[in-house]
Amino acid sequence: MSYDPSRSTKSLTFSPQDNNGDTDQNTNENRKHSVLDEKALRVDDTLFIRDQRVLKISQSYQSILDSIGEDPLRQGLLKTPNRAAEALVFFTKGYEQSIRDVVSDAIFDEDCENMVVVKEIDMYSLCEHHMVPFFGKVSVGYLPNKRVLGLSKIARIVEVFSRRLQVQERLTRQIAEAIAEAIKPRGVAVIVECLHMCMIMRGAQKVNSRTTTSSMLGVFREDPKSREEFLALARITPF
Ligand SMILES: Nc1nc2c(ncn2[C@@H]2O[C@H](COP(=O)(O)OP(=O)(O)OP(=O)(O)O)[C@@H](O)[C@H]2O)c(=O)[nH]1
Ligand SMILES: [Zn+2]
Repeated sequence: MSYDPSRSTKSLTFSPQDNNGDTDQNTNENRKHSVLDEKALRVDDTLFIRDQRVLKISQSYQSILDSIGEDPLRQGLLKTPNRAAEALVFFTKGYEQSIRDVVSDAIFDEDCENMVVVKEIDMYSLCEHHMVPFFGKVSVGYLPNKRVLGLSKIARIVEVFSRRLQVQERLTRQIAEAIAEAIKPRGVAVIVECLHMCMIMRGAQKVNSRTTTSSMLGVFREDPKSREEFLALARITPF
């Protein structure tokens, strides 16, 4: 059974009021934009705007230090609010990027029908519930339909969506949908395996639990053989 890109495009759209590109409410008929049309959500187009952003976050961290009973003026902490602000801006730099910018011109006409698999792409994100890191590996496969995507762009797409506040399920789906929309392949498969620090350092405190999520589109959803081939090729090395 072939993969109908027009069907997939519909499932790739999302509500403009949802600033993380989430499609959790798939019944929402008001969705207007595709993943490729999504604009960067944070535009630091001048150094001044960026500095203002860092300053604002830094002031918040100063208040946090005070609230946890620390002395923000002690020598070791003097630069901490600024460092922490810079780190948070980096951890969320996916808001500054759009998929269209990232993919740019790296879509190539190619008469390749065989499966392409890029496995074990490192990813680091922040869970949106606790703003605590979760991290792991992403493996991506697709079956081309006369077009292939520059390999590094797959890693860059992972970076755009993971450097935001996320839940693992949405991250997995967004990666699959972005690739589907960019090159309209016959199918896309994504597997993400992560450790969630919010389950390890606090809360349930389950040190060894890992979470695996998958998103199968097109042929991978419909054809068990393609799915099995992908799973065999993408077998993730335990970490
Ligand atoms: N589905 C999903 N849940 C996540 C993810 N990251 C964190 N969570 C969960 O988000 C949930 C938030 O639940 P709450 O009960 O509101 O928060 P909490 O009291 O801090 O929960 P505990 O972590 O159980 O202490 C927790 O169950 C987390 O494990 C994710 O990527 N996907
Ligand atoms: Zn969490």
